[in-house]
Amino acid sequence: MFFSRKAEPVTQKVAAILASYFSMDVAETASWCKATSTDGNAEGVHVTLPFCIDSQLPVLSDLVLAKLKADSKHALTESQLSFSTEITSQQTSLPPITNIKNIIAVASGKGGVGKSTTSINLAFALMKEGAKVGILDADIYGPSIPIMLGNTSAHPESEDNKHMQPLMAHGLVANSIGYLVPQDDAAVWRGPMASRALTQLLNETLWPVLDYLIVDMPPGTGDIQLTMAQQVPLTAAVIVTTPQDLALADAQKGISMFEKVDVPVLGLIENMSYYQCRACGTKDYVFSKDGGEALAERHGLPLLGQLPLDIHIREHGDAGTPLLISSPDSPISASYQEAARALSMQLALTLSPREEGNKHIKGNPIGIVGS
Ligand SMILES: Nc1ncnc2c1ncn2[C@@H]1O[C@H](COP(=O)(O)OP(=O)(O)OP(=O)(O)O)[C@@H](O)[C@H]1O
Repeated sequence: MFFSRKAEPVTQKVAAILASYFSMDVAETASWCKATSTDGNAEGVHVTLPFCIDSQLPVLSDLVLAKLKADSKHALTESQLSFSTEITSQQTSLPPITNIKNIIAVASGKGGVGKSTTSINLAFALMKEGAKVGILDADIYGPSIPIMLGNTSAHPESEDNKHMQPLMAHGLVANSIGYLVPQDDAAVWRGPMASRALTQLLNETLWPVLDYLIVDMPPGTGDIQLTMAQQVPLTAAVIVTTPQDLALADAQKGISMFEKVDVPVLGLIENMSYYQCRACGTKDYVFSKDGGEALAERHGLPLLGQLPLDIHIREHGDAGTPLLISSPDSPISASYQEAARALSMQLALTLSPREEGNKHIKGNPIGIVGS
């Protein structure tokens, strides 16, 4: 291969700065950095990141430029340094679904800990960080995604009576059993019917190209959840828990369930970690303190985020405009984005890329309903 003599050192310099910033080996960050040149002479550096951190790019760019400036031989101007994101499709044991790079299960051992609320806000947070995201409501017995997206009366359209166009709400692509059958019908389904419904939803939806499909799993760790986890080509799972012992014991079962089916757990998200008084700012640890952190530590997993018990999270979820949509610049939205960045990085940096690459990415189908 032919390298420009001038280009190599500056890309290496940028790779070294990135390696130190992300606490990684320079050999890994070097593959992200390419010299940009028009006539064979290096004119700048383009960095392709394998995870989505759009909100941090201005800070990262300033840091790289400042460090390069300190070394005048390698100084770059702002226009000579650019960033983009290319999410890779990671390995799964089951064959992938057309157009979906990574499927992430959001699960909880215990019901009512805020799994669906976390799923939807994480999905929007990943979008805000630059990823293409969809959500699949696998909570067959209690689908809440249509309520949280404010489109309970919507139905996916089908041109051939075999495949569905997913719904689109606030830019997020979605499908749910809640759009297809009345709640009371699904509530009496037995296990095999429920997991068949999930695989149908997954396989018969015309998903556009997605970096991440978030799957809001049904609560619990019983046979139904286990079968679902086995039937879906999950890339990884995230466990949502509240900090009290009861929920943690169930979260532990959730971790074991995914271990049993060889689905890597990316980390934990602790929901309702504390309540902060609006008048005096005091934090009350309503459901105990640091339980998520202790569980994460015990399993050698990262704690991807801690979200407070907050009235706005509930109100906006119930109103069909999740917090990330209604108050995108609030501190709680920033916490969801931090968790989304941690999740994206954890997925890109700890798992292996799919051996067959992106053969299953075929391109966007046309006309998503309700966009
Ligand atoms: N951090 C939070 N602060 C305030 N309310 C919250 C928070 N997280 C979730 N809630 C509320 O708690 C209720 C249960 O949340 P959600 O439906 O997300 O839980 P779940 O774990 O998915 O429940 P299920 O087990 O029934 O599927 C909802 O009313 C939601 O708005």
